[in-house]
Amino acid sequence: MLGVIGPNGSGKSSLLRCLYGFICPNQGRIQLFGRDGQSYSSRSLAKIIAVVQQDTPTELSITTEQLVFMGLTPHKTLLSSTTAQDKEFVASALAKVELSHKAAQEFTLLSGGEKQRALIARAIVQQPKLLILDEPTNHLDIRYQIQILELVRSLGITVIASIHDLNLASAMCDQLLMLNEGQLVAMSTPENVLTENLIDQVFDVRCQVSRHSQYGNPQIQYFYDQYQEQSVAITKELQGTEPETMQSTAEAESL
Ligand SMILES: Nc1ncnc2c1ncn2[C@@H]1O[C@H](COP(=O)(O)OP(=O)(O)OP(=O)(O)O)[C@@H](O)[C@H]1O
Repeated sequence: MLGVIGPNGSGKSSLLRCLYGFICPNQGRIQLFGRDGQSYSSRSLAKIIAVVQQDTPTELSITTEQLVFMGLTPHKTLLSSTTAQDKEFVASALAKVELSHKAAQEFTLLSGGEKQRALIARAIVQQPKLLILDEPTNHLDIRYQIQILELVRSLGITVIASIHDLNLASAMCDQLLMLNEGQLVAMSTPENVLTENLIDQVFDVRCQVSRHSQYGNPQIQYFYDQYQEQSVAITKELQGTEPETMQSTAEAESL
């Protein structure tokens, strides 16, 4: 499981879109399972890659179960009928994401987190060799963030996911790829990538990295007062006062 991390606009989604063939890179090339990515037809690509995107299409007027059935499409021909095994497979995927009770409900009426889980069930049904997830934990409460990432880890396939929560990325990923302004900054284990220096340099946030008490992976504690001086300076400027005259946090708070 590879986590793609980096600040807003650093190129995480663009990189993932190149991987699943939605856009073509201006430079370099994408190699998938030993073959040039562009040599795959859309159908053969759909058999090996499943994608859960950041923005869910909401115009579909289908039930949750029908949406999950769509995961079988790349494996079917026009004349194929739905088998009992297909139905079992879809039911099992819905159960894995705890949405069995919503099978008959219209997909558009699901909550944001439920939609995300339904899309992950569809990806499971697709039986890909590579699962690409663009911010899969968006909309999910903390329980489902952990559950969904543990679920995709347990599938035994390659997973590439962009993740904003660095502690979650640290806990769930074998490797992390850190981007900044479209450039690769580091690609290694969470221990090597999630250092105080790199987080400061790339995210411009001061933090302390320790070890998780249960698993020993890097655990990040952020320092929250780091932007206070900056906002005080801006406020002072707006008031026509020199920022250097600022004396204390108490003064800042009084503003
Ligand atoms: N098709 C496009 N044409 C031109 N610029 C684009 C295109 N798609 C994305 N960009 C730009 O490329 C940069 C990287 O965007 P991208 O969506 O990959 O970032 P990201 O790391 O996924 O950001 P976020 O964390 O905010 O989702 C952004 O500045 C964006 O405006």
